[in-house]
Amino acid sequence: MENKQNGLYPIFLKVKKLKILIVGGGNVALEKLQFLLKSSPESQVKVVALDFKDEIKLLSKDKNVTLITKAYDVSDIMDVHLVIVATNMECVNKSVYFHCKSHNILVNLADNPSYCDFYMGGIVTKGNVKIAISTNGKSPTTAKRLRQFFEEFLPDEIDELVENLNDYRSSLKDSFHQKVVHLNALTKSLITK
Ligand SMILES: C[C@@]1(CC(=O)O)C2=NC(=C\c3[nH]c(c(CCC(=O)O)c3CC(=O)O)Cc3[nH]c(c(CC(=O)O)c3CCC(=O)O)/C=C3\N/C(=C\2)[C@@H](CCC(=O)O)[C@]3(C)CC(=O)O)/[C@H]1CCC(=O)O
Ligand SMILES: NC(=O)c1ccc[n+]([C@@H]2O[C@H](COP(=O)([O-])OP(=O)(O)OC[C@H]3O[C@@H](n4cnc5c(N)ncnc54)[C@H](O)[C@@H]3O)[C@@H](O)[C@H]2O)c1
Repeated sequence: MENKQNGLYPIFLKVKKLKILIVGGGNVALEKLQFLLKSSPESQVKVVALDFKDEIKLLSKDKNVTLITKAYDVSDIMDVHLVIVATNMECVNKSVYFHCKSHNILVNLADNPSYCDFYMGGIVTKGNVKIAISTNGKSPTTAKRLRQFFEEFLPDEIDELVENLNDYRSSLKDSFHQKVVHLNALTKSLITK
């Protein structure tokens, strides 16, 4: 029987240290850029397109976003780690995909799940805490609704808890094993009803 569980493995990228390329400057590129910057305002992004929506031009003003007005060619992927593709030309999108594959660069064709090495997720951030949500590409709308649900219902105090536990963790002089026992005992009530 086919395993219906979501088998994707989430990782939390330090996008301040990585270079991301977005190909395309229209509606879809804007949505991907907006959500990327909402979660990770210090992302380093290069956007290559023939033209750009005004909102993308605005975002490039105070963020680490560089706009390059040109048709995509393979040289654009040479200095980047991750690529998001969102032009309205399917043949361009697919050639970016195959260039990335041949250079071992992770690539996402925003409107084409079978041409994605990774998906963008719904993301909730409360201070140091971040939750990423995926529906395995099945329902982006559900990912959005779950994001909104957790944004509203996850208390802001969760960050205070994390900060306090971090201070306490640093103050413990016990062995590693004793620290684990201490911290688990202290936080047990968080998951018991
Ligand atoms: C989560 C989020 C993050 C982000 O964008 O950064 C995200 N899509 C969001 C919204 C959204 N996108 C679409 C709608 C319209 C309603 C609908 O179609 O459901 C809405 C909802 C709305 O706008 O209300 C259209 C759409 N999206 C994809 C397809 C193609 C297809 O499914 O075949 C089509 C149809 C195009 C067509 O009709 O042709 C594909 C993908 N979209 C993903 C992510 C990846 C899977 C994530 C997962 O595993 O769940 C994946 C696979 C690839 C990728 O893009 O990475 C962001 C919410 C952020 C937030 O609010 O927090
Ligand atoms: N807008 C949506 O919400 C939506 C929903 C579902 C699917 N789609 C599909 O996603 C794709 C993109 O949609 P959109 O609304 O963002 O399109 P758009 O027309 O707003 O933008 C297309 C962008 O691609 C760029 N582009 C075209 N050829 C290029 C090239 N050779 N090199 C670099 N950039 C190039 C253009 O300059 C433009 O910035 C389309 O195929 C569309 O059918 C869009």
